[in-house]
Amino acid sequence: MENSPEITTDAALLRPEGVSSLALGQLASLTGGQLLPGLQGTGDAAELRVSGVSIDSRAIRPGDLYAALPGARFHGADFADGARKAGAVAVLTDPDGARILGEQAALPVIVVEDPRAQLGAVARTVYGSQPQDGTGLGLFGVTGTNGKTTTTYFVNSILRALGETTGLIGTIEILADDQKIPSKLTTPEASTVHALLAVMRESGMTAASMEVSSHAIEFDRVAGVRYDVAGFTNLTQDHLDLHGTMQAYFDVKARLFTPERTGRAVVVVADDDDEWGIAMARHARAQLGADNVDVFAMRGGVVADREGGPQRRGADWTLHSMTRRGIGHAFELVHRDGRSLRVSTGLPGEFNVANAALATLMVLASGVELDLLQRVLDEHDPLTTDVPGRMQLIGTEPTAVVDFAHNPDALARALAAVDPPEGNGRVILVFGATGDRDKTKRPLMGEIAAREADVVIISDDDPHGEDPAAIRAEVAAGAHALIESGRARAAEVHEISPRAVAIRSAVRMAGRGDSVIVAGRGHETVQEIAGVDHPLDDRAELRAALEDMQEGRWEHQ
Ligand SMILES: CC(=O)N[C@H]1[C@@H](OP(=O)(O)OP(=O)(O)OC[C@H]2O[C@@H](n3ccc(=O)[nH]c3=O)[C@H](O)[C@@H]2O)O[C@H](CO)[C@@H](O)[C@@H]1O[C@H](C)C(=O)N[C@@H](C)C(=O)N[C@H](CCC(=O)O)C(=O)O
Ligand SMILES: Nc1ncnc2c1ncn2[C@@H]1O[C@H](COP(=O)(O)OP(=O)(O)OP(=O)(O)O)[C@@H](O)[C@H]1O
Repeated sequence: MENSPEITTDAALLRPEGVSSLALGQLASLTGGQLLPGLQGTGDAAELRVSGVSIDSRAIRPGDLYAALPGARFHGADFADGARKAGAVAVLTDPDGARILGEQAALPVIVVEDPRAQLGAVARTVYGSQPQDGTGLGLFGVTGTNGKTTTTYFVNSILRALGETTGLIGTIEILADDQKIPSKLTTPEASTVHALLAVMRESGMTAASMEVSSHAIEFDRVAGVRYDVAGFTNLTQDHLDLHGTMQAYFDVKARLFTPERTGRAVVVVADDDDEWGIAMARHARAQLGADNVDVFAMRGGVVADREGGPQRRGADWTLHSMTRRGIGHAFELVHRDGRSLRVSTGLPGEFNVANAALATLMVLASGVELDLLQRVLDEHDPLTTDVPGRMQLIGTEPTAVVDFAHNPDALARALAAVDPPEGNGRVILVFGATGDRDKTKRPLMGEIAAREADVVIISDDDPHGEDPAAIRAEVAAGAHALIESGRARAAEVHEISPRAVAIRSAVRMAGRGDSVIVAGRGHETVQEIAGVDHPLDDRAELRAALEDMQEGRWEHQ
């Protein structure tokens, strides 16, 4: 997949060929909005038709409706003139936007209280993205703090092995069969999501898997989308800058597991203490009916509704006979009723066992026969697919891995996954924290680094608008505090910037039996510092440093 052709266009510019153009009068009824004709005559305005929709004036195609949304920095209404020049037929906006546009607006305006919430229904109707006649794509959605990208790649890989032609929408890229479309967000805006689903269907795709971020649910990016199967990976600390509390973060994710959004669900529960996993399992069973939910417990399997009631039952699937297979694992999934599946994944870390189990059970939940699924798992090994920048093995002596862990839980698990067996080597970590994002996780990540690694090298992630040295200091404070408490594994904490130098230093420090892990940036190829993108690919830097070491350009320890 790495070498597939890339469609250079932005996903927001894609439009399906077959659209159901809608008259503004119909749109006003669909959205419950008020149609203001602006400079257009009243009668004429209601008859005008739109054949597309965009929330970005820079992505308008002739015939589009421009949804002018309030943003953190601007109001989209400020860009209505640009949208008109690009060919927009009308504007959908809120009362503030209508005030900005004024009574003499050059384009007709439909005013609704919350245009973002209407966007999904409008795009779904115009693009016919999910027709009711059974010709739509089989659609899989994955949410959770960590593991969304990996799980969607796994689902995609199993579906392909089953002979489906697939699409994928996520953080790394959007894939339409073998074609790549650059991805800016984990989950694109609703107008783009619906256009993509329609384009994929027109291009002959039969199934698609997509990541559903909490931002996407909060900002209605998946409004109007209904999944066949939705999957939940886990919930741990992240994005508290947006959600405020873990409960609020949970509540947003839980909105995916309702009849409006999905037909079936698969929920991972780590163990009997996994408060959020258990809560999601109970929520999904209550919302969708227990028979439409598969709860998979990695360990334990209680999960029963502690207050009793109709949803009272344990985990549906549990994990058995897990063994190491290369750097990955082989294991068995066993259902309460005795059915079982043998699964293996080549990706390291027990968390990838959870991701692989989730993907397998999501495909099973979509209606694939168990025997067929087992045959495909045995013959094609689909869960050994590469996932760019996710536990990606770059070298073996020392073990050298690039990973995307950028929150406390992921970092702890990634470090455990690269710990050399039987204490025969050290773990050397390079990482940093992102600027302008959840600051509370910085000292926590420093603490985890000092607890789980032998050598901690704190460097820079994307500082965005913040002072990189100040971010490093906040991370380092967590590491030093743990060392002072006497509970740390790390003996050394270094602050090294720029990141490429930090990576070289890590390789220079490593012996053959050690593990070097560069965490936090995964597949990313640019580092944003004060608004300027600088080329930086952890995988290329790590590979180059290892080559220099192997070719004897450095003295190896
Ligand atoms: C915090 C957040 O989600 N911000 C999103 C928000 O930006 P904003 O409120 O700042 O928008 P704005 O710049 O004020 O502009 C207002 C409106 O004017 C429009 N505009 C603006 C300029 C212009 O020339 N023409 C134009 O039409 C914009 O499209 C927008 O609709 O609306 C924009 C347009 O939809 C999004 O691109 C932007 O996502 C930014 C890029 C972002 O970084 N989002 C991240 C936090 C995000 O959503 N991440 C999650 C994944 C998280 C994870 O799991 O790790 C994701 O799903 O990707
Ligand atoms: N099930 C999991 N539990 C905990 N950590 C995980 C899990 N799966 C992956 N990780 C860790 O989280 C990192 C990100 O994984 P992945 O990209 O699959 O998740 P994501 O949910 O898509 O993340 P993001 O939304 O930030 O892109 C991985 O590089 C790995 O360190």
